[in-house]
Amino acid sequence: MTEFKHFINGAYCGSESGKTFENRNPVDNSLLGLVHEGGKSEINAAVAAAKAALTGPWGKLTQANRLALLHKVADRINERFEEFLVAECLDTGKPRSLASHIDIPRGAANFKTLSDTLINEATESFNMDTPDGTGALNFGFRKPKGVIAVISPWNLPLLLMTWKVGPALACGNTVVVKPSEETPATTTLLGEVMNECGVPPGVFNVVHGLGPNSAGEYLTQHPDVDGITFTGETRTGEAIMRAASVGLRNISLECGGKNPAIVFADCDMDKAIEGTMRSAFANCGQVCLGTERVYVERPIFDEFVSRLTDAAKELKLGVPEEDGVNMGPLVSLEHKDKVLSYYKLAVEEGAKVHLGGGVPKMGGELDQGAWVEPTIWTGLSENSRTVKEEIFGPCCHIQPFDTEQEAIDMANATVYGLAAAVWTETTAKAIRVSQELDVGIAWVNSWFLRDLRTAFGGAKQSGIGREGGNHSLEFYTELKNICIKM
Ligand SMILES: NC(=O)c1ccc[n+]([C@@H]2O[C@H](COP(=O)([O-])OP(=O)(O)OC[C@H]3O[C@@H](n4cnc5c(N)ncnc54)[C@H](O)[C@@H]3O)[C@@H](O)[C@H]2O)c1
Ligand SMILES: O=C/C=C/C=C(\O)C(=O)O
Repeated sequence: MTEFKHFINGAYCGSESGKTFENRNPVDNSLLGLVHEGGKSEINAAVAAAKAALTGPWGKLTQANRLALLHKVADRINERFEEFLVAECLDTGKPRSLASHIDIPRGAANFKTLSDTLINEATESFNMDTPDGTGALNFGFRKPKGVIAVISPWNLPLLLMTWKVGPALACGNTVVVKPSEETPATTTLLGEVMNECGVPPGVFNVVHGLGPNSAGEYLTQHPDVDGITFTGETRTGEAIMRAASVGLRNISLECGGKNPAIVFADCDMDKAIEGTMRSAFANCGQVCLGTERVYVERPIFDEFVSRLTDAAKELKLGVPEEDGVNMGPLVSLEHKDKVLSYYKLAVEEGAKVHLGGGVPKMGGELDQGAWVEPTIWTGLSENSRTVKEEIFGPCCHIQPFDTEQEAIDMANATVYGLAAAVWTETTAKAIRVSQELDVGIAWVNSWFLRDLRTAFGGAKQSGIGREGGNHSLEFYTELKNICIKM
């Protein structure tokens, strides 16, 4: 039986308590292995190792050598690409075609992305007058923040974990990662890569476990954790914010969304359909940036609904390794129940179902898996729960609009504010509308097009803070001012 162990101070270990939980393959609910559940003693050991490593060989590395080491980690992930790919697909059920283009390459790239920024970033400097006329010089100096807790979700496990670990380490911090209980595999494998590359023990630590009353909560409450970076649900973000308030630790929160797409009549319809197909259905709809609300200008509403429905009918559901498959199962049976409860609710709330709404017949063992149908609705009120709440499944509701302002108002009428997509061939309108939307990221005529130097994060209840490029530097370093009297 495969065991997923903690990685603490450069070595794999089980839990003192002997407690484990199951890791299952969502394709057919078969058992993949047992995950060790970390408790206080594992969290204490990991945080102590991370703290000690700050002043060990890691802390003494020059910036150039540190960045070179992280480039080596990226290269090693690419050398072991197939192992990471298989592990990610087993944990999540996502198609190989998707994970091989997004999850694993980005997992590697995240260890390189901050290098150029760090080398080229200037710190501020101010000359000042003093009463005695000699003057003084102020200059900024950045130090690593210290021990960073990284709490990551299950939808893009390697990508979202390394998106934080790469920049945290690039800035000279050490990390303790608590990956999602649903997807322990690739984070565990990364420990081997760290050792192979000669990253000193204690720099990268992993403790598995659950959230409340388990490793997640113990990690965020640990007083020697200097900063917490989190991706996951908004309610979990609130719990983490409460934990971080004790001792005033810094937080970076990337949380949920109910992202709109606005499709204007002057869009390039082929592009809008292709983009919305990806934004609504990629990764079985389990992308925080994904579109669950589509607003379409009335003259093209019927055509858009019918073309999106036809395109979604062509989605090929299947196991990760099957050729041509572009949709897998949801991550777990528990999540399947949640998504299906919204499929039922949508009908109760009066939706017209254009496609899906249920469970597909996959056949054989696969019928034990977490499969749901891609689903398209129209006809719901903007106040319905289906339109208001994050579902995180392969589904969207399409609503017509008549004026630009009406579309903006409906798009903004949500507690969330992560991302939006605007589809129009009129540049001025694209700029105007993107500026009006209360979101952290607005894409025009595209979706999930990522330049890793740009700000990434959410407005309103979708998060606090920004990461990416200089913004990661802000979060993962402590900027101090040094004032020198002449
Ligand atoms: N904004 C973004 O960048 C982004 C990206 C991906 C996913 N998400 C969001 O993540 C959610 C899906 O992921 P999920 O279900 O894994 O999220 P989740 O909040 O349930 O879990 C995320 C992580 O937090 C841990 N956790 C749970 N309770 C905790 C607690 N009290 N203290 C400490 N840790 C705790 C979990 O064990 C897991 O590792 C969706 O809401 C999605 O929108 C956001
Ligand atoms: O599911 C959410 C996707 C988030 C993507 C990123 O954090 C990224 O591209 O860096």
